[in-house]
This record gives sequence, C-alpha cells and structure tokens, in this order.
Amino acid sequence: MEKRREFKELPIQPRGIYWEDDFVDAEHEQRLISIFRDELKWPDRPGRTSLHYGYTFDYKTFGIDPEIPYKEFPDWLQPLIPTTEVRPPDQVCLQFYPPGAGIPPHVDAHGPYDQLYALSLGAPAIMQFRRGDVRIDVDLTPRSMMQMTGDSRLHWTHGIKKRKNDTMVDGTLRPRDHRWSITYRWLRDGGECECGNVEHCDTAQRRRGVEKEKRSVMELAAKTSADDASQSN
Ligand SMILES: O=C(O)CCC(=O)C(=O)O
Ligand SMILES: [Fe+2]
Repeated sequence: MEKRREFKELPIQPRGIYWEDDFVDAEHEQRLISIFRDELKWPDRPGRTSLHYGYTFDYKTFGIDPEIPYKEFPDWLQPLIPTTEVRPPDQVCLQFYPPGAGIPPHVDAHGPYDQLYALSLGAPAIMQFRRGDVRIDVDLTPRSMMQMTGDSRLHWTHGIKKRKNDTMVDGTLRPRDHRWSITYRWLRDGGECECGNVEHCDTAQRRRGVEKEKRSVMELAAKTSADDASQSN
C-alpha cells in the first residue's frame, strides 16, 4: 500500500517550507547511494557535480536548455517523484556534494519554474535561508523531502556553505560527509510570477527593463561574493 504523504509546514521563518521526514527508508537510501556511487557516470571535476533528468537545467538562463532532448526518468528515480503535484516534474537534478562542497545562496528562477522540491540523501548539511540580514539555518537531514513555497521560495535565498563542518545550535561541530540531493522543478504552467520582488525575481527584473545578460551577470556576481564571504566560516 502506498504510504500516505505527510508534508507539514515548518513552524519557522521563512514561511512556506513544507517537510516530510523519511520520504524513503534507510534501506532504500542505501540502495540509492550504491546506484549513485557505482552505476552513474558523474562529471569528472572537484566540488559539487550534477546529473539531469527530464529537461536539462540551463546554467546560463537558469531555465531549461531547449537544445538538450528530454531524458526519461531512470527506474530508480520513479519512486522518488513527489506525487503531491498534478503531474511529474519537468526537470530533476541529482547533485553530489563531496565533504566541504556547497551551493551559493540563490533563489531558483521564478520565471521558468513554479513548484520546487528537494530530497536529501547521505550525510546531513545545514542549509541557510537569508533575507536581508536575517539568516536561518535548516538542517537537511537525510531521507527528508522539502518543498519550498511562498516566502521561502520567492523572497529568501537558500544556500549551503562551502565548509568541512557545520556548527550546530549547541556549538558542536558536525563534520560534512558525502551528500546527494535531488531537486525537482515544475515549469510554470502559463502566467507569470507576480511577486514583484525586483531583487530576486527574474520576471520583475525583466519588467523593470533589467536585461537578461545583466541579470545573470548580476546574479553570478552576487553569488560569487556571497560564496567568497562564506569561505571564511
Ligand atoms: O542540495 C540541495 O538540497 C538543494 C540544492 C538547490 O538549492 C538547488 O539545486 O537549487
Ligand atoms: Fe535551489
């Protein structure tokens, strides 16, 4: 019998983070990790690496790459697809984080994408949400599925610092280890993002006349400086 999905909103700022512990059980997680380690061909480079399924994420436009044909979801991915949306995701990104790797603070593009989920596997890592000076740490525990909606999706950035240890609330250090995540994105089904946040929304920026080239360069510059700043932590 299919397990009933139980997403609950985390009672924290930013609002709109929906969470389900144990989206997969520990044995299933181990089988997945064996596949990730032994059967998949990863890009040969240090740091965080990614594999794409469905449409391919385009790091230039932050949307999908129209040149790359759709890739069917492999068998191991099928049972990991959230069933809480009316259709399967359009873009799925499996990422590997070796110890010390991170992802710069960012907002997943509002223009191309609507719903956004992420599943964590392997070692835990702290994700930091930021809005202005406010920083909130969320522990991405293995086997948990997170959905970002509302404020957490639109108005706060999220990132994982590049560092070998995370500092826990009690001050202890927790070493990073091999972590995998699966990010699921749904293309917007008609209509545009109306959030109006010129700092974080590519649609609001386009309407204000900020050119596409400039937007991605601006975003990259912001990411790079934020990431550099986080190296010292
Ligand atoms: O690794 C994660 O859990 C999230 C990654 C992420 O933010 C993204 O792929 O946009
Ligand atoms: Fe993201």
